[in-house]
Amino acid sequence: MHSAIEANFDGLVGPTHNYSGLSFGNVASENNSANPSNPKAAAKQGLVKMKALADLGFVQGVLAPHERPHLPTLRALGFTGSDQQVLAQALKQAPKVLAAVSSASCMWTANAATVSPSADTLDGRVHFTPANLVNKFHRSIEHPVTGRILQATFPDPERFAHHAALPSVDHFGDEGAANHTRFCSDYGSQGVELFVYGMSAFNTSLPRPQRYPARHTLEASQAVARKHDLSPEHAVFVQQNPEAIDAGVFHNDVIAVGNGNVHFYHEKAFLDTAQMRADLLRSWGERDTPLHFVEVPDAVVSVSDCVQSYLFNSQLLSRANGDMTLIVPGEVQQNERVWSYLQELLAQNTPIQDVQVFDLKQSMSNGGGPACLRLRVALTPSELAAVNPATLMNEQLFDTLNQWVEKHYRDRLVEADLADPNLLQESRQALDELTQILQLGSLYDFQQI
Ligand SMILES: NCCC[C@H](NC(=O)CCC(=O)O)C(=O)O
Repeated sequence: MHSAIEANFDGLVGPTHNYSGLSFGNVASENNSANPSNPKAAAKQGLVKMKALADLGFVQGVLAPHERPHLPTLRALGFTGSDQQVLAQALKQAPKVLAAVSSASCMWTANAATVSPSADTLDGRVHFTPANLVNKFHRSIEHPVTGRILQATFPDPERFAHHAALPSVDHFGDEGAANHTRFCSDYGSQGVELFVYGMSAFNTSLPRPQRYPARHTLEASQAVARKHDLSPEHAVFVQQNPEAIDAGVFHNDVIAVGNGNVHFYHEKAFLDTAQMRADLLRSWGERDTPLHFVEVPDAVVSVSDCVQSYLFNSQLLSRANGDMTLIVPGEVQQNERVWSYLQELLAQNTPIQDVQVFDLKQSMSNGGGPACLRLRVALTPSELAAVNPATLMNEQLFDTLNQWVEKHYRDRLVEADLADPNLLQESRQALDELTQILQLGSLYDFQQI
């Protein structure tokens, strides 16, 4: 009976991947601002991870990138004339706005949406709410197209419920699954959904970060839990430690990861760790399997080591034998303290028994590790059968997408290139072809005309 699985849907890196320093509070984004990027390498690094997980026997899907630069947004901001004129004016008058509408940030699909599996929802459907990502302009323009891509990937309304994003205002700032984790005994049974928020919008007596923004509010998480019709006893709301946000932990998935019956997190991740444990244990209730807390002490791995290495921005995957594998970025191996901690962890008696390292440097340089690049969707066999099959990774799709990247992507981009009308053309042509490869229909604005 326990044959539900957890699929990972990774964002395919788009042709305009670049470093524009757009994310105040995200240390990597700020540090790499104006460095040249390599979109071709970025896309290939992502594909290698997807293929490796598919080869390990996990269900792996692909979510298409968005149309960038996004000309409709530039026109909404008052730039007029031909596409070429719009780009030239934007570069001259508002280069940061041009950079923002050119970002390939939709690759970080942990921020695409919050997903509640059918075992948790009242109507027995899988629920999706695209995140409004309102705290960063370049990300706030993602949700309409994200919603269309999710609908094209999970099309059956009998099984999948698609909600609109929350109101696009700071009070309901929503960063999606990067601040959401689900615990369960097996993927097909009632889970415990943990929502982690950076601050309360309306209760100003709760602490807030002082230096960097809290992107995600309690009120947003509560709204998503209501929309997904989760039972209140299985939804837990926990505040992130404001000091962690101020140290560069802009999403909770930079300092904690959960899967199955394991919560792997840093001592300083939450405002009140004891409360987090108590609330999760109460919600978990009496089950055959215990809930494991694997807490990493600050004295062993500091918050700044977490931010630098992205130890916790890993994928924690359940293997068939019940053990778990941790998928980490190369930066974890390069940090001596973090790497030696991991060796100790593997020797301990926890479900985490294996580590695999991936080179994701192109994405990491913008603050996106393995976990940022994937949206988890737990699916029953009949739900999996209803997923658009053209989006699922296999040998053939891997070859097709590598050839597609090879054909359309540049291997170097700097800010001035974003106004190049050829880049716009190349990107549109690439995406037009991609909608056919992934059988998504006409979902981009440029395809509507
Ligand atoms: N979950 C990881 C998200 C990383 C993303 N970085 C960016 O958008 C950086 C883009 C730039 O600076 O060019 C963010 O901060 O939301």
